[in-house]
Amino acid sequence: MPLMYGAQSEGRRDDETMRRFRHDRFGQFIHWGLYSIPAGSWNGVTYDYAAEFLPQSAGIGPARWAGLVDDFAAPEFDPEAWASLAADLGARYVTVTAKHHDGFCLWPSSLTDFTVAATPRGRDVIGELVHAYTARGIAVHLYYSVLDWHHPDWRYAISSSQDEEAFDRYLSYAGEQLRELATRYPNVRGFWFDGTWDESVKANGRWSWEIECMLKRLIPGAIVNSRLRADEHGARHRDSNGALMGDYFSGFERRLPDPWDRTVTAEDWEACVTIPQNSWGYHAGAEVARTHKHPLELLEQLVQAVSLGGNLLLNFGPRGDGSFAPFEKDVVHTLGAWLETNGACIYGCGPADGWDYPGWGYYTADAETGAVYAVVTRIPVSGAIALQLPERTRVRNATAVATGRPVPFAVRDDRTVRFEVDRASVIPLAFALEVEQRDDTAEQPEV
Ligand SMILES: C[C@@H]1N[C@@H](c2cn(-c3ccccc3)nn2)[C@H](O)[C@@H]1O
Repeated sequence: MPLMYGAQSEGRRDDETMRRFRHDRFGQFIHWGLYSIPAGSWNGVTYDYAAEFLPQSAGIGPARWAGLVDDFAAPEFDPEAWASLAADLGARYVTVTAKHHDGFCLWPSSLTDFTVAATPRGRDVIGELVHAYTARGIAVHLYYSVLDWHHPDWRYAISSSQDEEAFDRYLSYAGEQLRELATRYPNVRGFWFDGTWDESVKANGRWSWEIECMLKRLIPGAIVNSRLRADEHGARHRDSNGALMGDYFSGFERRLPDPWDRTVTAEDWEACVTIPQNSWGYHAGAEVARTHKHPLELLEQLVQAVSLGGNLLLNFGPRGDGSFAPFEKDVVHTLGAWLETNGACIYGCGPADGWDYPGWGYYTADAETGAVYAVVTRIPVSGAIALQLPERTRVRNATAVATGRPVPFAVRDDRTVRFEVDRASVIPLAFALEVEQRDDTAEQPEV
């Protein structure tokens, strides 16, 4: 069907900025704001829901919530230390909450007083972070919530002409804030939109189309996630013709596609995940209750995402003072150390065509060289794994990615080889496979 405000382009973007985003594969999400101060508790009551939802969980009105501005002193906020942590993690880009659902702006926006400018130290958090990350060669994407609990003209739905006039004012405000962000921070690489599921936003597909156009006009090559977009019929992420809007699919939140679901390899996509079960902002309870995921669970999610042609955006929620909790530093050290020696099977990689999900781990392939990697994340008690080969494929040799040492394997039949793996390993084992195509015509038996 003809659309005015559907997908702005067909197929994958193949420009340098998008190729870099695809090559990066691994990003760090940062959720930091006023919600990081109460960290899930209010007036002595702890709410088990996501810490950044505390205003809703505890019924705190915008005026009382705004009282936290005076407490946002962030004595431990050190942008260079944050950038070093991202580098240590092995993240190639960072997505930072410029404005979350509570409407508080981590940059001194001229459009509202509800910003860091009103805090005791008045630091331009976004500006300092963009500088620090960029100086470390880490690309920056800015998270912006269209949903805004603080702004008086926000509406969940439009049920009167007054609602429509108010929400139009809100969309103008949000549009000017986004213009301001793209103008103040022109070297950010992308924008990550959230809070766009309500009827009011879905009814304004043209606005979302105009925002995408504006951002890409102000920052040529800017990358925008599909979650911003609706078309004129209210279809989100993919327009009414099924074409992906924005530059990559961003519907995987706290979930990944099934490991065998090769359909997702048709598009660029990114999954965002948390370390605790369900809090994006720092939740003091998560630190105590040990409900957060083991670092190696998160590493497996990264390998799984890459095996299916996606990126993983792993969330960290700094504490209200600007420091990181020990359980998050553990994740940094575990994933960073593994990527230091095994990153070849992640960065610049994607799906290995013809290599089906094996169960014991994932196959990835270098998008440029075609080199195939077998990453064992579930080491079998037998100490042996079988690789089912694509048709007419032979493994010439195999090396351990971490050490470069050759790895012995046995050819079981013309479609299967068998590897011995170190049953004592407590981290995933990555193997680089040198494969070649077999010319079976000469060997084809008469039937
Ligand atoms: C990226 C993540 N998206 C935000 C979010 C998630 N949700 C939500 C709300 C109801 C059900 C499921 C998810 N609402 N807002 C989270 O606060 C975080 O920013």
